[in-house]
Amino acid sequence: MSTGMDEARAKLLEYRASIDNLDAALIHILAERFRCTKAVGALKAANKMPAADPQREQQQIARLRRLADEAHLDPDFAEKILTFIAREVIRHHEAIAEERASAGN
Ligand SMILES: C=C(O[C@@H]1C=C(C(=O)O)C=C[C@H]1O)C(=O)O
Repeated sequence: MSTGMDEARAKLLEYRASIDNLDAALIHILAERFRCTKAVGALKAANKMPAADPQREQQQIARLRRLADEAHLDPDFAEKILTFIAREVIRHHEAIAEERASAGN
């Protein structure tokens, strides 16, 4: 009688183990991306380049929407994620530029 429920619980635990592994991978991927974008921020600040590059973002959005579609992921969701991350990156870039400016560089 409870076998069905036991099997469902076992399956749920199995899925959750995969979800936990995937969440860990996402965190590591994001950490690497931010490590890279912080280096971009330092390069831009040192060369007085603007923090944001809307044209580049439009190209990334078009590419990611295409990839999302092929992967059966909602393209609107992919665009929202990229835009959310890029806003945070630009905030970092502005902070790096301000730090540099206030240090007199
Ligand atoms: C990282 C950059 O800076 C900003 C952040 C971007 C991103 O997070 O991918 C893309 C374009 C810029 O608005 C860049 O110019 O490449």
